[in-house]
Amino acid sequence: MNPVVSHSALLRNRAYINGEWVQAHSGQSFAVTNPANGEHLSDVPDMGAEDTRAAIAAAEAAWPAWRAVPAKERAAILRRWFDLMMEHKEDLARLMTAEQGKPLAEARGEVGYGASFVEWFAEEAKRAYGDVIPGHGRDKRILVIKQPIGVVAAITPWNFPIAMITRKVAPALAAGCPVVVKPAEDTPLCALALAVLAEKAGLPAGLVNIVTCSKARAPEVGEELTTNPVVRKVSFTGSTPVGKLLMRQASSTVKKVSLELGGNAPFIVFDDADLDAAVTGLMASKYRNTGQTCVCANRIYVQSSVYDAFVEKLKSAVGNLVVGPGLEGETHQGPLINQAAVDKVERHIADATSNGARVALGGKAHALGGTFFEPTILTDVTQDMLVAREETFGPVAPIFRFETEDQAITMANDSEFGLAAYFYSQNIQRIWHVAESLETGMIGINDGIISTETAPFGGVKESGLGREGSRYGLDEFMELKYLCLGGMR
Ligand SMILES: NC(=O)C1=CN([C@@H]2O[C@H](COP(=O)(O)OP(=O)(O)OC[C@H]3O[C@@H](n4cnc5c(N)ncnc54)[C@H](OP(=O)(O)O)[C@@H]3O)[C@@H](O)[C@H]2O)C=CC1
Ligand SMILES: O=C(O)CCCC(=O)O
Repeated sequence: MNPVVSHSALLRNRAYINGEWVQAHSGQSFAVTNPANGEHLSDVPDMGAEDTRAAIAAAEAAWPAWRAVPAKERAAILRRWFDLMMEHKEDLARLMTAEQGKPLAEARGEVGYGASFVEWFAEEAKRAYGDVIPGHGRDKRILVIKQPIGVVAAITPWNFPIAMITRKVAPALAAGCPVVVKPAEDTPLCALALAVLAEKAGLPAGLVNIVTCSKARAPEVGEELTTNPVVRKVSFTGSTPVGKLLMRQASSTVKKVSLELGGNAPFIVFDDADLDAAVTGLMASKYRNTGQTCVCANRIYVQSSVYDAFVEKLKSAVGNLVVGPGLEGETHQGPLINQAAVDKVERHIADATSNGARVALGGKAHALGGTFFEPTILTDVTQDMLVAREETFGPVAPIFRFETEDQAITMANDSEFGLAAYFYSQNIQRIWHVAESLETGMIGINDGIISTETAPFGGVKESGLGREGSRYGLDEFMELKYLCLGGMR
């Protein structure tokens, strides 16, 4: 194993419950491997319902003291956690590349991005302001206060093993809530490393608990997290089918739910766009994390008159991408997370080509073997193909053709998903009209990267519920309480 990873004090082989590093009750564990070469990184506990109940009980016990801590003191602990993440940026990034596969430069970027949520919510902790509302009678006064919701369950994916945790845990802690985190089977090591640093930052026991488990046990752990009456909030990032299942389960005790689910982002290039800027934006949006991002451009709509010119420019940019192990050299694109991901990409390409699309570049498994895949461009793609209906979650850019603005809007909105959209145009009237017409929670206008801790991240339609990051992100972990004061003079 890469020595910088194996010697890291952040590399753990125990889960973290109630401030202790523990095995599963069953004594079972599972292996975490590097998707770039299959090397073994660590074994971590394969926990089940009993361990999850222990984590929930620890969180419940820790809650009363934590909610009573003044926001300024909670903020100071979060700030120390942020500082430690930045201090250990390189170690965290190497661990992330080792277990997730993204190029080291992207992993470093994600550590900074993940830490930014901790910094942001350390600041926001002090601004959970209430409200004063004019009373509905002469003797009445109305106040609104915000209170922490209680024990939070956070279920997170493998594609952003740090940022998707801090985007939930930091606002929960800032609001005054304890959290039980269930990371993905593929990437538990970053979650455990975050717990090492949270402990070092002085976070009291029980406030952050990490329950690791294999895919086989995820339904059991998920069921406990979503049905245990002590849990008051479930925050999930992942696929739409699993999100729907968790929402159904959480309804049994009417928990508050935030869901950040699948996307199928349209990326529209109008004939008045700066084509070079559009190519740059698409490269960032499409091929980031080897296309494994819920806000990745998934359907690229290009107006007929600039279609051929755009495809040529894109081909030359994509042709320069270097594929390889993320820990080695100047890599732009790492492996896909696992074989199931490769199978999905291959199925989408086969469906498109058998229905008339053409492979303009790439199109097959990379010569490096394993789960490496060639950055791919498909042309002459139509709305009836799988690539138009489902999120590919891989390095495939399918390019559709459109004639008019109305047609582009209709095609873009023809999806049950509504997370992110992007479009390029230099006409201000068109910009307003298209931005107001697209049915998504976020829009990049002449920009391919929209993620930041300062803006509300989330979707509409079957892409989810609620918003993460920004000042709105704190509210997801708080309840409003209305106080009516009668008998006033
Ligand atoms: N919105 C987004 O950011 C993401 C979207 N996706 C989409 O989903 C597709 C499949 O990816 P996949 O990783 O399988 O996504 P999942 O939705 O299966 O995984 C996300 C998280 O949910 C967990 N999980 C899975 N089943 C359950 C369950 N029954 N109860 C509780 N937790 C559960 C997973 O655990 P475990 O990993 O152990 O199974 C993981 O921690 C991708 O191709 C992509 O289209 C995927 C990841 C992120
Ligand atoms: O794919 C995801 O769900 C993570 C989104 C990453 C981002 O914040 O840009």
